[in-house]
Amino acid sequence: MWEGEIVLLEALKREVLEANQALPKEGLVTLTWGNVSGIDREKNLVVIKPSGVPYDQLKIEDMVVVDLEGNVVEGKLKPSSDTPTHLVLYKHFQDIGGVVHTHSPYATSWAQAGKGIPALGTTHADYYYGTVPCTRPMTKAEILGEYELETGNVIIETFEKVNPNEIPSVLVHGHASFTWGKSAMKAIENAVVLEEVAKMGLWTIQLNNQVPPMDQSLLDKHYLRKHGAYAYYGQN
Ligand SMILES: O=C(CO)[C@@H](O)[C@H](O)COP(=O)(O)O
Repeated sequence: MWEGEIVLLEALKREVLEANQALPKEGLVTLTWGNVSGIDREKNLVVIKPSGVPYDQLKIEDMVVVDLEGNVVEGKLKPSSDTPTHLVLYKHFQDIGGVVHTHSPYATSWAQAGKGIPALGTTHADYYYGTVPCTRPMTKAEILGEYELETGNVIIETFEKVNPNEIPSVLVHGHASFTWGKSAMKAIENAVVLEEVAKMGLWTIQLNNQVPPMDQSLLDKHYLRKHGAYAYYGQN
């Protein structure tokens, strides 16, 4: 690599380190139940958290660099056990630059219940253009096979008819959430929002189990105002 590429990779390592350190600060993890990665699309290299290392002990030199096939190209420690899932998402969602996986309690509760989080209000609509989906249950063969790789595949299957740029999160049935964004830090922001709308959604339904999904025009107005399609917003 020439000097400029080294500088860019070091900057990505720094951002991924800071994103992993944000997980406990944002209340998204217990123990080491989460990991963040970022990708350099020029070199198709992914920087990810090392497996099992507590966040407060992480140093930039602990960050692991892998290629899209999962081969470690830099780093002394073992990459996160979820690396195969992160790599499937980078291969299929070309616009994303960062991925977050956590077992944050409210989003994980929806994943364990096998339910998607419906859009019930404008807080949700500002970030998600509709329901945050839950994957189907994985088959025994998928579970006993290459579980993390198959987890990525079932996420891609879930997004065959869903735009990952409009819904930057997924609940993996019986497991927990994966969230993404244009960068590692943007993925962290989306993961914070996911946990909040999971909490609000659970409490909303407990208060009123007949609550319908929010009005489509209100969803459109909030999502499209924040994420584009200004022409639409200008119409009303
Ligand atoms: O989903 C799981 C375990 O169910 C993992 O996300 C662990 O919670 C963190 O694994 P490492 O990143 O430390 O390998």
